[in-house]
Amino acid sequence: MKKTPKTTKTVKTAKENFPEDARKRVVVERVRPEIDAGRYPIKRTVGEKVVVTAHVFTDGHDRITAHLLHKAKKEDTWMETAMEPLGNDVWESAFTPAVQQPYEYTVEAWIDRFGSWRADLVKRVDAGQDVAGELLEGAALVSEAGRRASGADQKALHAAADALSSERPQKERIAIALDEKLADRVSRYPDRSRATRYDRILAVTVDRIRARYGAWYEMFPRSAGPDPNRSATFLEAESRLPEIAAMGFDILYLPPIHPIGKSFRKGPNNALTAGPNDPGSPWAIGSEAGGHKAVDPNLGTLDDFRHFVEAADRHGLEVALDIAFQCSPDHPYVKEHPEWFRHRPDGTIKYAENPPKKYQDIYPLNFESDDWKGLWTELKSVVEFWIEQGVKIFRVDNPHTKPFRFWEWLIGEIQKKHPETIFLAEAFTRPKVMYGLAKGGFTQSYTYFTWRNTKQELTEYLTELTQTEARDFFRPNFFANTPDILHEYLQTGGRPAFQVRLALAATLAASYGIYSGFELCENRAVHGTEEYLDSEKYQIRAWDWDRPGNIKDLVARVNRIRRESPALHANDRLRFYTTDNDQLICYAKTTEDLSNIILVAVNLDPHHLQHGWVQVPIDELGIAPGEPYQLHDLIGGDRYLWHDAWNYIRLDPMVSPAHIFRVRRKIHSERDFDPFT
Ligand SMILES: O=P(O)(O)O[C@H]1O[C@H](CO)[C@@H](O[C@H]2O[C@H](CO)[C@@H](O)[C@H](O)[C@H]2O)[C@H](O)[C@H]1O
Repeated sequence: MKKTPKTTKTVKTAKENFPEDARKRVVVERVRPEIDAGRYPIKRTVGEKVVVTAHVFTDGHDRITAHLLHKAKKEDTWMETAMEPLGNDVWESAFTPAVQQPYEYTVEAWIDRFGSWRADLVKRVDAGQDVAGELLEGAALVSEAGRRASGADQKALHAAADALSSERPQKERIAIALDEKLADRVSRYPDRSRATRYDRILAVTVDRIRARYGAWYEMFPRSAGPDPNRSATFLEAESRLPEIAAMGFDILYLPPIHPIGKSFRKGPNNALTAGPNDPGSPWAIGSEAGGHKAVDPNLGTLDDFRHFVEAADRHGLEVALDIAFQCSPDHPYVKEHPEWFRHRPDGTIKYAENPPKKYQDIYPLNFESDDWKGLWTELKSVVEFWIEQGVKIFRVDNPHTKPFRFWEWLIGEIQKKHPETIFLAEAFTRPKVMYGLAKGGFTQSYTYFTWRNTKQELTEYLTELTQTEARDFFRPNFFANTPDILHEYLQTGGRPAFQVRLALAATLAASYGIYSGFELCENRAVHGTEEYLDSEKYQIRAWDWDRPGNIKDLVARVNRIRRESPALHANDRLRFYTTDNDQLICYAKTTEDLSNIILVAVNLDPHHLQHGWVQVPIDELGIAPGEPYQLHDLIGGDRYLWHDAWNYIRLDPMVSPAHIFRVRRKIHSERDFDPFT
């Protein structure tokens, strides 16, 4: 007879270096979106979904339950949603921030012991095996869940556990074990004592909707009057508001409105000397009349500015101001805070530059000065000052020539108190630097759009912006022109070139803008440059806003299409379609539920008619092969009935170089096609 040992040997473990989470068998990794290992928040607007994926797996064949956890940062309790397996151990779920405040999310997963047991039971039952032992195991699991439950659930779980371990016929007990209601009840009381929580809590900046979508119009208020020999005032500029509003813009952006320095003032066309009546560049901020918190007396008073902001608001326009942290030599800071500037050995201050551009009329600030805290605090107070005047949107000049840390601090501090504030980064520089600014807090960013003109350039660039991780932190704002950039395409392409670039900017990006004069197709440049001839940057202009050849009606129409088309209010569902002609670009944007489908086709050649075939991936749009669908051109009004994937397009730039189609599905036969509805 075998001897049974009286005692079991205890293995000495005290000196072993065991991991703390040794019995957490589930691995949670690659939670996305995640920016730089969670160093920076992703960006969303109120009501915009955050779709989260994670790689979640365990050893063996046990089933897993994974939950997405999210909450407003200031709350203590996580909200949970079950993640769904997409296959290949990738899991997904989503949440939608409802309030404009910072949110957080992470993922937690654990072994689904009851689910694993149940799946195994099904296999054994299907194979006709005896499952008496399994039913006892199941009873134990259900009973454990009962101990974690309370109230009616507790009672029901204990009753089920008793039934599973009872003497009732196995068939009956199997039916109880596999009852969906039991599975559902048990799943509400899982054993999470060994759950694995992703090792990072990830952050979401939640902005107001205007941060995602809006049409910008830039204008120099001093050129809003009838006389090129004197500055227009804010009061006169108010007369422009109805027309700008009628064109359908949402945001009215003004270059700096502060007193302009006299020293080293620039003259027309960037001349290094100015005549006595030349107004100077608005970016040369500061004179004896004041600095960044003052209004240029030629434009009026602070009260006049506030009046302008209120008048704009009545027209549905939100005023955005320029923040340019630099000083004319006449700025009060230069005398009052010489320590905020970097002095050369001879005592002079070197002027600012953004190579290869030279800005001989301004001094840069020294963000590393010994009194950097004083300087940073003062600059923050500049933003706060204009917020007090009713401004909530700032276009920030040349942010890439100031430290990243400064912007992260400034934007963070301002948005803590004023979460509605929007900062647009005007940085035209290296991609990583532009992305770095966006990660650090800039709400939106200028882009390379003005220099992307061919089908390949546009497709590659937009794919990068909308299909890579950049889409989670970099919100592009497609300005079609700026006072610094009149691209050769616009200089030489005539009116169709303006129509093309308008259609592209306004439909490719949810936020886009034009600088005034675009609607007039103003295309005269300083020879061999992208600078406007007689630029408003250096002189006052008086414009004929009704001049022949203008495209104001088209601008208004396109902005109306944007407003009425939810598909154009976001960028992430942009898809390019194949065309057999490189001068024809075609793409679509859709809402998630496909209730709004906008298909855009543009002839990129402003000089010649182009035609060709476009392939519409009808399956992605929920259209069956052969099923007719209607294309309603929201620009020209025409309607077409297409039946299949490949379709013919013909665009004459002299008529209209672009179609912006609304696609209507579920037209069951040609008889249903009413070209007039
Ligand atoms: O450097 P960027 O290309 O980003 O241009 C922005 O900043 C410039 C400096 O503020 C600004 O330049 C204009 O103002 C300067 C200062 O008065 C002046 O010397 C430049 O000639 C004039 O173009 C530019 O307009 C702005 O968009």
